[in-house]
Amino acid sequence: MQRIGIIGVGEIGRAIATGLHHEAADPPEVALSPRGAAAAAELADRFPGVRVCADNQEVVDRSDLVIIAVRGDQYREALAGLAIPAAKTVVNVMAGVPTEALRDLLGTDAPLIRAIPLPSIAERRSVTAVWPAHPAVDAFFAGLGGALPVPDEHAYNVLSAVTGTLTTHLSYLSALTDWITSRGIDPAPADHYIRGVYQGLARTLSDESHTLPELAANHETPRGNNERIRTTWFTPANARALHEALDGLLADLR
Ligand SMILES: NC(=O)C1=CN([C@@H]2O[C@H](COP(=O)(O)OP(=O)(O)OC[C@H]3O[C@@H](n4cnc5c(N)ncnc54)[C@H](OP(=O)(O)O)[C@@H]3O)[C@@H](O)[C@H]2O)C=CC1
Repeated sequence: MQRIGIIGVGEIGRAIATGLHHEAADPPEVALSPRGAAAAAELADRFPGVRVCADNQEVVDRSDLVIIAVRGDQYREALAGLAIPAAKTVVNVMAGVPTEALRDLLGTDAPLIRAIPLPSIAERRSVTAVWPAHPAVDAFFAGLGGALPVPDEHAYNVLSAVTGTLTTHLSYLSALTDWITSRGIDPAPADHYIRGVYQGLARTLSDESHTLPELAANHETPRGNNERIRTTWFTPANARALHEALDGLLADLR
């Protein structure tokens, strides 16, 4: 699809617009909603083919694929009264806004597809869960790092829940840095060291010929330091607590 509309130019809307232009030989036309004016204007300045529209209806009118990326507490106001013809395709990236609620509000026959793009989409590195599968939407996200269509809403919510662990992961790294500084090392080298160690580790994840347990085993010397911390801190009880927190989140997702 060569005409993309984005309603809601905040963190994720901006990341999608940026990703569409990341090392792109032939980027699509992008129509942006006017709210979040500074971010929209900056994108329009940076990238040819990006235009800031007068209102959200103009975004719809100028697009084939319309991405809704406002927050869950903003979508009713943002979308009320919009006319979306059946020939358009709507991508709902809003966490916690189910298809039924969106269909009721929009009263459209257009396909409504849910998706979970991640901020790394700005560099075309987001593997984006999509439900239901849709050829054009799958192809759209495939070009931005990867599409993972899932068979049903339950599977979609399971993946949505697990994306709720990203800031926990970063906070874990921050806690490691805090520990280093608590032992008398300056914050700057502590921060630099932790980033370096875990950036290197993250690169090993691209090797999909090994399972995650195999990658862990490859990094671990029997009776060595990694084994010691894994078995004394990341205990079965700790893993269980993580799973329980995810179960609780999943039960609340719609
Ligand atoms: N951030 C992330 O990593 C991810 C977010 N999401 C989902 O994406 C959605 C947006 O999240 P995020 O980008 O973080 O939130 P932000 O608050 O950064 O962005 C929301 C944007 O929507 C704009 N907006 C508000 N009302 C309207 C309106 N009536 N018309 C047009 N635009 C409007 C806001 O403008 P203003 O600033 O003027 O209020 C703001 O720019 C959420 O539903 C979230 O669940 C999904 C995947 C990942």
